Amino acid sequence: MVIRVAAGIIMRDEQVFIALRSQDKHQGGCWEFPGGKVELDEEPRAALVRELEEECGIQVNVSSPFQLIRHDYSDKSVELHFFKVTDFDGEPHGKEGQEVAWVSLKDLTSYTFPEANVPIVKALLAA
Ligand SMILES: Nc1nc2c([nH]c(=O)n2[C@@H]2O[C@H](COP(=O)(O)OP(=O)(O)OP(=O)(O)O)[C@@H](O)[C@H]2O)c(=O)[nH]1
Ligand SMILES: [Mg+2]
Repeated sequence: MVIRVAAGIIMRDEQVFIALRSQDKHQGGCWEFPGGKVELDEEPRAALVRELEEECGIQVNVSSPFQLIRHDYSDKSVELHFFKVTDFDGEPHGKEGQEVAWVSLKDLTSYTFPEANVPIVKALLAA
């Protein structure tokens, strides 16, 4: 079974907002672009809007599809719908207590992301 996920690359002034996945989660200890599982009968973009409100406390105004990545981890397969989020209301924060950071694009490589994110980080650096 493939798990569909929507994740947001929240951008402001050449910086991107990332969050630390807690140790008890899949890929725990890795940094992530906030987001989560797409529910049955839910559009990925709707899941993005819902998850970013739940996890970061923001209201997404403008998002655009960035990349779709299929990745098989040893324990699960994911289909990640990445969106760039370029306009939002509210100040992103770790609403669920997670550690967060605003990072310059050029510094993204200093952070460990899940394996599936490698092409995303590359693409952001190349942009
Ligand atoms: N949010 C997010 N998940 C990612 C990224 N990269 C990546 O491989 N994943 C994987 O995609 C899945 C996302 O699920 P999640 O744990 O965020 O889901 P969720 O917010 O619904 O939370 P839940 O764990 O409480 O059900 C996880 O297996 C996670 O390891 C990423 O950049 N952001
Ligand atoms: Mg999540």
